[in-house]
Formats: sequence, C-alpha cells, structure tokens
Amino acid sequence: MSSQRIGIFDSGVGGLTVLRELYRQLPSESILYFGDTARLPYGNRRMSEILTFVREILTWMQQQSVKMVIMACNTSSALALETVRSEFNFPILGVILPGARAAVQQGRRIGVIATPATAASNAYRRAIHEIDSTVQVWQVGCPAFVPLIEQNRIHTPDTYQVAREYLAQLLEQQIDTLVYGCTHYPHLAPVLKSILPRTVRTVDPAVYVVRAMAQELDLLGLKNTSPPQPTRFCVSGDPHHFAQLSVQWLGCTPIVEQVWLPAVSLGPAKIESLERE
Ligand SMILES: N[C@H](CCC(=O)O)C(=O)O
Repeated sequence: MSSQRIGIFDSGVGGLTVLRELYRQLPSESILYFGDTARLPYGNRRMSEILTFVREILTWMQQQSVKMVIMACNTSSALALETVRSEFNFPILGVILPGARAAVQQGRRIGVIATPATAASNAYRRAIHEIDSTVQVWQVGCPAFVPLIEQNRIHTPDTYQVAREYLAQLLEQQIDTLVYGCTHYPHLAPVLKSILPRTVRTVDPAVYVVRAMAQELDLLGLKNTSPPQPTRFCVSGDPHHFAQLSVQWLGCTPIVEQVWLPAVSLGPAKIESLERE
C-alpha cells in the first residue's frame, strides 16, 4: 500500500490520453503530471537531447517522491527508456512494448503513425517483430500532428488534409491495424477514424501501459487504498495555455503550476558517449 503519487510525463498534452486511462483503470491513485511544454515538440529532436530532458524530468520526479513513472511519450520511450531505466530507484514503464503486444494480438498488417524520431528509431517494428516476426509493419512519421494539436487546430481543414496524406501511405499497404504511436494522436481519433475504412482497427497503447502498471502496482504491493489526491499538473512552459487547451479533455480547468527542472550533470563518460551518436 502506498499513497505516493504515480508520475507521468509527456512533452505536452499527449500524456492526457494516458492520464484518462489512469482515471478509468486506477481511479484510487494520486497522480503527478508533467508536460515539458517549453521544449515541445520532442519528435524532431536528437537522442542526446531527449535523454537529457528525460533525465531532468525523472530527477525532478524523484524529488517529488513518486512511486512509479509512466513515460507517456513514445519518443522518450523509444529513445531513452532503456538507458535511464537502471538510473532511478522506481519502476519506469514505457508505452511501446504494451502497444506492440496489443497490436500483434489484433492484426497481421500493422501501420504505426508516430513522430519522426519514433518512426526513425524503428522501436515499434523491433518490438512487434520480437513477438512475431511474420507480422508486417509500416511506420510513418507525422511531423505536423503535434504542433496542430498543441495549437488546438484539431478540427481544421489543414488537419484533415495532412491526416489524409499520412494515412494514404498506410492504406496503400492495406493495413488491418493502426497503432497510435504518439500519445498526442488519440486526440485526433475523430479525424483519423473519419478517414480510415471501418475494417481497420486502432490500438491506443495508453490502455495497455496502464493495464501493465496496474499489475506492477499489485505485484509490488504499491496500490493506493486511501482516497486519491487531486492530480497535480506541472509544466515547463506557459501554465495558462496548458490549462486552456486541456479543458476539452479533462472536462474542467486544471490548476497548473510552472516548475523548473534540475539541471542534470553528466559524467565525462556519458558526455563522450552522447557525442559519439
Ligand atoms: N506525445 C509524445 C511527444 C510528441 C512530440 O512532442 O513530438 C510522443 O508520444 O511521442
């Protein structure tokens, strides 16, 4: 039993799709949400930058005494999870493996829409093929989506237009399953579903990472049994913008704090290895 918070983070409002699942599946947990809005989008950045950002966020979350963390960000899960997992003394879950497992259970021709960094990392293809190497996978980087969502331009003709272009590449391959390989994209579900044929099933990894977290909490005896505290929302950028944008998904205006992350000093060996990338 533990009343400590679960930490979840993303570059911006994408993590709210994971938060929604936490509310649904684990309603008695208290949550700390962090959006690195001063530095979004993450999806065009280099691995060394993402690693530094993730280390700063996790160091800050450790200072806030979280009991477990979900990287509610595919880009961080693809580029940084394996490296940072052993650096912290709390369990850290990423979204890619749970998403890949769910996709393999649903289809044999799998399309993944993701940020350019996640698509280029090949993380989904690798994870899917580790489970079943006979499944076919196509990954498409969608650089326009996150800025459109963060600017609250979801239901605009521009968004429909770019969505049609990105999905065309996958529909040509006759996919039967589409993975939302970026936590922002379930916010676009009405747009995407209006373009996809009914036969294509969608996978939202948020559902499955929260399921995995529920099991882990159980296993470690860390479930919260006392009444949960209100979610604490923190961002690195403008708290008002985040609050206004989030209302549509939260159903209420959140209280949002701006916080400053601790600078993480890297040892010489680490700097050297990052420079080699
Ligand atoms: N929502 C994040 C980050 C998107 C971005 O900032 O580019 C992801 O799942 O990849």
